[in-house]
Amino acid sequence: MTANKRIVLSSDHAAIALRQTIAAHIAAQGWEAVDIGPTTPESTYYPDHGHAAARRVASGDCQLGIILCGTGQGIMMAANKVKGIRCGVCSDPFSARMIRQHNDANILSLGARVVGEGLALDIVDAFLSAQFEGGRHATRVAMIETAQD
Ligand SMILES: O=C(CO)[C@H](O)[C@H](O)COP(=O)(O)O
Repeated sequence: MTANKRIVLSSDHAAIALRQTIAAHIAAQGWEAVDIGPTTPESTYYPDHGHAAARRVASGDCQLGIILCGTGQGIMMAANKVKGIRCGVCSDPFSARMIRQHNDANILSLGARVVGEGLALDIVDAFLSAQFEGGRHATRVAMIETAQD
């Protein structure tokens, strides 16, 4: 069962409606959806929203995150600047499952101008229902965390 886990959601202006749809969808499944906005459609800055969501996960306040912008790419880049965050953009359920199983991703990024609502919800379900497999993958994930220039 998925209940009692807090999932932070954020987006820029390009993805407000889809973000709110996803928040309602996961809340109906028993997740605690922590939607940190924005709620108004003015043009805004995806780096700020990606960073804010990533901080919620990195601090332990939320266990996982779902972030969105037009493509999912810019907000993913911003989130991955926060230590301990592993965020990938997914446009298909297989990738969403694999970034949990193999990469121990803790944030999913979606492009609201890339995927439609039905596909986005399938991607979210795949991400949230998958578990990290550990084993050989744990070694590789640890290498991501300790990698230095
Ligand atoms: O996808 C994005 C970043 O990766 C943004 O949502 C996109 O760049 C916003 O564009 P605009 O200001 O034209 O709405």
